[in-house]
Amino acid sequence: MSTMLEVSGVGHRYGTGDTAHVAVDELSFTVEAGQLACIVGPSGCGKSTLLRAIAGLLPPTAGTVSLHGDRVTGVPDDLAVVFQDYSRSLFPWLTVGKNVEFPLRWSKLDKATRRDRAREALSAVGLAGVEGKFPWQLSGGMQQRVSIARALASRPALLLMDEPFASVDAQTRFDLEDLLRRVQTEQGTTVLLVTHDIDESVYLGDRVLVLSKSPAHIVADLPVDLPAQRDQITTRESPQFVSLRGEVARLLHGPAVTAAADAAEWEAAEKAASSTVENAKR
Ligand SMILES: Nc1ncnc2c1ncn2[C@@H]1O[C@H](COP(=O)(O)OP(=O)(O)OP(=O)(O)O)[C@@H](O)[C@H]1O
Repeated sequence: MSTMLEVSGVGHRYGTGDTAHVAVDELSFTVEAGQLACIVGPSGCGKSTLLRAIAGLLPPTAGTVSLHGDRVTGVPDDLAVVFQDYSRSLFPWLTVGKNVEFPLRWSKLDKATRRDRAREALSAVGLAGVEGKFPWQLSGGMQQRVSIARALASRPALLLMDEPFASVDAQTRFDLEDLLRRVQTEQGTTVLLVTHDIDESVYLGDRVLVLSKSPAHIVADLPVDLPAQRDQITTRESPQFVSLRGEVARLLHGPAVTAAADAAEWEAAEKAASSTVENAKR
């Protein structure tokens, strides 16, 4: 495997002087080509800041980012980003087909190839035949699929996803998680996905990077030793999944958690897990 992404000593401080706020501590990690790595961390710890620095949207105040060995100094051509808010990332005045083709306008591909690429990408996310519709004629889950198709159409070296399934209902979220794992495996795409959802990070990831509270630093880098073929019911019920989820939860909540708080938290986590499995069964 070759290294696709190298994050080296990246830190970010907003502002200067007394009012400066350190959002991200100096952190380093790599993502190998074809890997799906998840970043999980508490709210406000600096996940989006880190993703923006990796995407070249924000110059970090410390460290460097390299994509396939090239230093990132602006948004790389072969990088795609999927954000949480699909309703603001699709153009309502363009058809679904034109939305997906949009980023390809800057490629050297001719018109017919661009149209074929868009059709292929839509078919990969289960939306064959909706090219002529407008985004507002589709459900929220379908719109997020269009955003994923648009990101995949350019065959990015790296796909960054910032809480991509946080704005859809539970059942759609499971469908989109499965869709992402299937398409990522089929196309060998390298993915770095940020979430605050512990279960999602374990279910989706080949690996989970756990971040601390703000300013973010890496608390743990855990390999996910679950079978590649995952299932919303049996995987989430498996002992490996439950054990990994517990490990990530303990890392996120830190050693200061008291035994009583731990017990209460476990009870809540168990309730959440069983409702998750119930949702998946529906
Ligand atoms: N443009 C900005 N100027 C000043 N501070 C900012 C700016 N953007 C973010 N911050 C601060 O930096 C910290 C990290 O923010 P960031 O959005 O990266 O966290 P996050 O982990 O993605 O949060 P969430 O999980 O709630 O989306 C927060 O304290 C936030 O208030």
